[in-house]
Amino acid sequence: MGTLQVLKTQLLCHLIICYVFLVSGFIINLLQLCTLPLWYINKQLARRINCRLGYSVSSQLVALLEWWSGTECTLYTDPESYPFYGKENAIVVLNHNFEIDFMTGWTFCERFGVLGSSKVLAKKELSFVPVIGWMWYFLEIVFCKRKWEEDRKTVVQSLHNLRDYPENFWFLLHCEGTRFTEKKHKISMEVAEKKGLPKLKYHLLPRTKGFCVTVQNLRGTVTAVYDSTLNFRNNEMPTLLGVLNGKKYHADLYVRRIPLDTIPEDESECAAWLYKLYQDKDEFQEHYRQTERFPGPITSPPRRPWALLNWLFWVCLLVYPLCMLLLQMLLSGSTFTVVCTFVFCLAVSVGIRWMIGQTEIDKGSNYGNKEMGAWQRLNFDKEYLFGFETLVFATSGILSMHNQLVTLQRERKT
Ligand SMILES: CCCCC/C=C\C/C=C\CCCCCCCC(=O)SCCNC(=O)CCNC(=O)[C@H](O)C(C)(C)COP(=O)(O)OP(=O)(O)OC[C@H]1O[C@@H](n2cnc3c(N)ncnc32)[C@H](O)[C@@H]1OP(=O)(O)O
Ligand SMILES: CCCCCCCCCCCCCCCCCC(=O)OC[C@@H](O)COP(=O)(O)O
Repeated sequence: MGTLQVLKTQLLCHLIICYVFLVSGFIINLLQLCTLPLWYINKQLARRINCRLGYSVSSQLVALLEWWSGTECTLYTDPESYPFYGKENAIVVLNHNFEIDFMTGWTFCERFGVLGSSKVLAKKELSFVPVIGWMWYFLEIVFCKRKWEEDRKTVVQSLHNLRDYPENFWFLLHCEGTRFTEKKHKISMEVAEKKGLPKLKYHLLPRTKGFCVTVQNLRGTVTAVYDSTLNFRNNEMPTLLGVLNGKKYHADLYVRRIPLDTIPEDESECAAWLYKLYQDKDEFQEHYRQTERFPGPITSPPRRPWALLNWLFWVCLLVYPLCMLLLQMLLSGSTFTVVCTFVFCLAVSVGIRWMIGQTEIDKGSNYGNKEMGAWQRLNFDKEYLFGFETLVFATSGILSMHNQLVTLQRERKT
């Protein structure tokens, strides 16, 4: 292992990287907050400024992947589709198997110049993640609770807002709705069987509502669907901690450009179209498993220097004041100050570890672990309600028995 590679595994380096990410992120969140009054004066300008500010945060994770870990990203696509990438609005349908698939997706966005404006249908929980989740409010990311009865209205409204977006954007949809685990796969294949659909080997059964509503509401705004299938070489399951430790991975992405006007308008036909798309995606994964490559020629875009330059800018701006502050505290000789500094650093490290945990599959949600349609969900809520009622009932029973005993004892004494 070379010196540089050893350096990349050092905790101190990780702390510095995380410090730069957090502090720059909070500064950008603050600047985004300052653009609020501008929304009322010049909305399109406010949106453009927020795209640049968002870029400054997400490109740090791209720089970490491209320049720190040196991960290579290869694109398999038809050369005739290539000139459209980054020049039009598109819906990206991507498999959801990897902890760093969001970073790989962002890397391709960066290479085609749409990183700042990239959008996603994301679970609501992510909106609470400091820096990234807060930044997403200003980037008009569409959030869902994954409870369609509650989501329908907000999702449609958020999609409507994107109709006059001033920059080209890619709207990412992980139609599987959650990350792949063996258990979720087994359950979703039971659902597939009940629906009379063929089984998938590498994907969960897609949820069709989000896709259909996106196609419906972005027709006329978006010109194509990019069917994207991602895999990593050597059966690797990359992690954010691996990337932080400087581990190099090799991502392969297969993209097919499908003009939006070839997708059926009718909801049930659109759902059937999506099921068929996932059967095709499954075949591409099988091809990859057998041959270690996707079909079609490689036309990879080169990495650009901007993400690295942005990162170096923040490092130069923030590391020097940190060193001065730490030096002053250590020289102050006050045990209290040193202990406070230590506790503060520890708290920040725990916070960062929690954020990294958001990307980890084994800390993922239970969504898809249970087969739930609207009716089952109602029963599921009822289960909770009954459970709560039972608890209240039992507690009040115990309390009243206790009261009776106390009164009985008092009566005996008197
Ligand atoms: C090319 C490079 C990439 C470019 C990248 C571009 C941009 C990058 C931008 C940002 C990067 C950051 C990335 C962050 C990623 C974060 C991603 C997420 O948060 S994923 C989770 C949230 N998103 C989704 O869930 C989207 C997909 N889901 C849907 O569309 C859903 O329909 C829904 C809208 C969320 C609503 O879900 P809900 O569960 O409430 O309802 P459904 O109607 O879908 O479900 C009931 C339906 O499903 C059947 N069912 C039941 N159990 C299962 C099961 N286990 N598996 C499959 N299906 C199941 C049930 O029978 C019902 O069927 P039916 O529809 O016939 O009634
Ligand atoms: C330079 C960078 C330094 C890095 C320091 C650490 C930064 C930490 C960054 C945290 C980023 C948080 C963004 C999380 C995006 C994760 C997207 C994701 O994959 O979400 C999962 C959901 O789709 C489905 O959830 P599940 O139902 O599977 O559960």
